[in-house]
Amino acid sequence: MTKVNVIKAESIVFMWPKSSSFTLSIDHLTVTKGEKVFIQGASGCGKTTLLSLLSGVNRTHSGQLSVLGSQLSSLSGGQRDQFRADHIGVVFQLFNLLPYLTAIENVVLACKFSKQRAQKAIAKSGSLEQEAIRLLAKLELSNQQLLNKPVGQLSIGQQQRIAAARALIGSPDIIIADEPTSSLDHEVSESFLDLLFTEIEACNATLLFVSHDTRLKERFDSTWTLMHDQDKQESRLLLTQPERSTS
Ligand SMILES: Nc1ncnc2c1ncn2[C@@H]1O[C@H](COP(=O)(O)OP(=O)(O)OP(=O)(O)O)[C@@H](O)[C@H]1O
Repeated sequence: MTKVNVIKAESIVFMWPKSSSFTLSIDHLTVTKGEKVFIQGASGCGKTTLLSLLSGVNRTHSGQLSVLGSQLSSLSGGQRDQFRADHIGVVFQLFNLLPYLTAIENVVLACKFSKQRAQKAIAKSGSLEQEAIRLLAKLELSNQQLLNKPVGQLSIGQQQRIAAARALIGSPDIIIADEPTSSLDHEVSESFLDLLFTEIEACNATLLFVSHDTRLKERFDSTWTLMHDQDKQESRLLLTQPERSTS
């Protein structure tokens, strides 16, 4: 069966405005629907910068970058924001939850900026709140008392799962997770991945996952390594795909 490309990049280059000390340069990359990609590289080599391009937060200086068939560089800032709200769920390293809101309130917030995601969530469970409750339960957060607390009073592991539910609500096509496990130990990270993968596979979403914990990478379909060349002050991408068992 032919695989559908979700992301396709050719000869893209990015530099921060007013900074000549860092260039991100990618010759060619493709990501197919449902693929799970592990992204690694030393601190400062450009992992977050790359995610910011793929999610349309920043715009490439040259080259072609197509995400879900849209050329991101031809969209305005506002159009890219809407594109991201509709199609991309993000789990940040520090989760970026609103600490005074409850888990359910935080999760449904992701649909506030996207009618498309709100409609998909309602079609699934009848209401945004019910879909948030369903996803939180899937991520093993179903204790009523806990769900009624402001999230600022919850543990890091609990906040991380709420952030994942917020990224997943409304079944976005792509989930981007930027070091979501950096404050957890390896075992807890593994069980978080189990939960995340189950939900991602259920909606055939594509996952881009940045982590320094290289023990996790065997579970992914492909690995991207960003390498920084100090002399040229340039980061480039090395792509690998682990051999898959044919059984
Ligand atoms: N807003 C910005 N303006 C200018 N330069 C920036 C900005 N954000 C990041 N940089 C620079 O871009 C380079 C890549 O940073 P980036 O955060 O993408 O790296 P990273 O691989 O994600 O690092 P880490 O693993 O430490 O999170 C660094 O040299 C950084 O200083």
